[in-house]
Amino acid sequence: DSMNYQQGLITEDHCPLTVPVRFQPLTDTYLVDPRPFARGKFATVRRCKHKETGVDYAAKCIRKRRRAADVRHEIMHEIFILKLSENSPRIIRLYEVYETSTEVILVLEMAAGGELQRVLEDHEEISEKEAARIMRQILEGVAFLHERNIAHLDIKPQNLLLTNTFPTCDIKLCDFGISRLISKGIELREILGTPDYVSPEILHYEPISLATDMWSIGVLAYVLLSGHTPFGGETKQETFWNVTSGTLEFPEDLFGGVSKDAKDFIQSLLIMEPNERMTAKECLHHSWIKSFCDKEDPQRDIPNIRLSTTNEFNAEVSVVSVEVA
Ligand SMILES: Cc1cnc(Nc2ccc(CC#N)cc2)nc1Nc1cc(C2CC2)[nH]n1
Repeated sequence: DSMNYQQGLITEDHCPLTVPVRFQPLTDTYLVDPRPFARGKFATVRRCKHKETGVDYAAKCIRKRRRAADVRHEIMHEIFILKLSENSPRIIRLYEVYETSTEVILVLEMAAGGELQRVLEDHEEISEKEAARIMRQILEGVAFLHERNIAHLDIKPQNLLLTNTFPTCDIKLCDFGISRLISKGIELREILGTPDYVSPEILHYEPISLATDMWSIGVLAYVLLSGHTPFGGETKQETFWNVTSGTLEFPEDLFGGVSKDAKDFIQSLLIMEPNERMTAKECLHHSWIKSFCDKEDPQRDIPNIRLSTTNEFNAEVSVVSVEVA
């Protein structure tokens, strides 16, 4: 197990298994939709409804064997990360775990609004206020993980789920399949992640750190505000070339109407040297995040309510009793 720990995987030794694994069929407790609504390389995700409560969940069915290798310890790692993150409202909740001879099934919180990726495809770009609100929620989730030395390593719009229809929704981070525990001095070097969002140190085969996530967040902010990826190329190889070239541009046709604050936020993250990038905590104090989000302060946001004197206020308020059927 120490080997796994070296690779940044959490094992039973480091996180007592407080998630009971059930061996009875999932269908005893849930009505499972036969058609998956999302597929990954090694997992399918099916909607399932609890027979007693009627609540919908997302059942992530992960195959235990990949190319004849037993990857159960990697699946247990994802379970431990989800368990460690159960107190963050910004991270998808894990409720139950089932196991069959071929699969481990994670019963996860259902985020009915689907992937942020869909919103970007449907809306092109979104307003700076919405982008900052989304970014703040993502940063709260990432700060929660980074406080625990957990790097997600696959932050991208496909792994950011909306709780209901955009824009009146909250956002949650999911998929800890390639996340790693970053422990001091352990140099993790693996090719991970998705081309457009992968950081230069990954491509230069240098140590992976929490700052690797901050690069992806910089790419995400660029995409939210322009509808385009900063390093996208015709081929995977070209994208990698652009990422390591260190050239970041804000084309006038894409960023003409974008605030200087927003561009500064992005430029403080898309820095080649990992240690020079803002941390998640620093991002939450950046003026671009603060400027939009302070205005959400209820006292300041509703100018048209006159602050009346008490008796005048009471005169205006009449209690309406509602018969609840
Ligand atoms: C409506 C919906 C539509 N599309 C996806 N896609 C998707 C994206 C990434 C991953 C990768 C993972 N994990 C799985 C599915 N998830 C949805 N709701 C979920 C999905 C979930 C849990 C995460 C599965 N809860 N609610």
